[in-house]
Amino acid sequence: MLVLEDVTVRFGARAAVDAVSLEVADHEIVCVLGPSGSGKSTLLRVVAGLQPVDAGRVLLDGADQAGVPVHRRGVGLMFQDHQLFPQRDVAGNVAFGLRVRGASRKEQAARVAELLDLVGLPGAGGRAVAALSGGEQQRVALARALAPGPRLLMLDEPLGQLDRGLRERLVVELRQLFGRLGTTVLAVTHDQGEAFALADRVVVMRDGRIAQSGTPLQVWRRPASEFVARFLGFDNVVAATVTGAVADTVWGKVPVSAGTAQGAARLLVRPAGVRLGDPADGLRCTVEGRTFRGHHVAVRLRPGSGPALEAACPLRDAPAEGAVVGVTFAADEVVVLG
Ligand SMILES: Nc1ncnc2c1ncn2[C@@H]1O[C@H](COP(=O)(O)OP(=O)(O)OP(=O)(O)O)[C@@H](O)[C@H]1O
Repeated sequence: MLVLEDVTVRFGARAAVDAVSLEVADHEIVCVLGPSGSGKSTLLRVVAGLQPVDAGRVLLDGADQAGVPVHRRGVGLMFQDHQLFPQRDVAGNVAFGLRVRGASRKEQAARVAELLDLVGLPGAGGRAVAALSGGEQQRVALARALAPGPRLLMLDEPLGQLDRGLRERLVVELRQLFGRLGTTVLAVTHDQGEAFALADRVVVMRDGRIAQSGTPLQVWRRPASEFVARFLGFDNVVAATVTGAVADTVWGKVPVSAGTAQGAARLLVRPAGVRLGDPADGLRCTVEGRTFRGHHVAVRLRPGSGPALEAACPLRDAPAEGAVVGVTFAADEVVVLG
């Protein structure tokens, strides 16, 4: 469906997008994730035709899009500040793309009703957009983007301005809706929770390049680099020397899975693999703090030497602040980073 071949966009001397190659298959939901300034929005603007490229090609269904203007690309856009037309009612907003394409009034009305049903706002066509809640406005913006039946829907921080609870609900609804409609989606977000909940595949960007691409599970289980690991919020990273199935670190010996590359490496221990026990066993640590995270407690540990560690503990087992514990590591939660 969408193919980017070695796309580069420069602003002055700096490449905002640096030789990026990416494919999005029909019906696939791809989320581009990365810190501020990593080039996500620029990438989206390139696909939309809002940003010329300095090198490389963009193909949609095999056709090179060089010189094809935005309105002829057949892509739907929903941007962060969703810019609804305040002077039009909900129906007027949703019908916008249909009107531009010259659909009859009857066609427009039928399609608007269908779309409002789809996004969970049945019968809202006559309402003023200013009178809608943030979540409702977001749904109207989505209905507007979907109305002309775009072959590719592009979302830029689609839920960026909503509060967390609403975002978590909407993201599940969006995924179900796209699945039902078979919509192909390229979305951009800096919120990893949103990306992981929405996407079939996540693409992590860093400084205009792709740092990792894979299913949410692959990226979560096996971050490709220290950058990706830290971006995902994993901070238990340490230098190591691997010999056989053991890594020597400043935290002591950490088991690694058989077949791990030997020699110097950076090691990630996911918090679930940091086991707390009797202070006599393993690495002696003091509990520095605890943060409740719903179904578990993130326990911050200070070892005698080396960086702090985080452990994920069930609520009832979490040790008190100031307690001294012995830490051991579970090999299946240890990742050798590239
Ligand atoms: N029109 C422009 N002129 C000059 N520099 C630009 C322009 N647009 C983007 N940039 C620069 O290109 C880089 C990538 O920007 P981009 O907006 O694509 O990043 P982003 O990952 O979407 O960031 P954010 O999450 O903050 O929106 C940044 O360094 C930005 O300052």
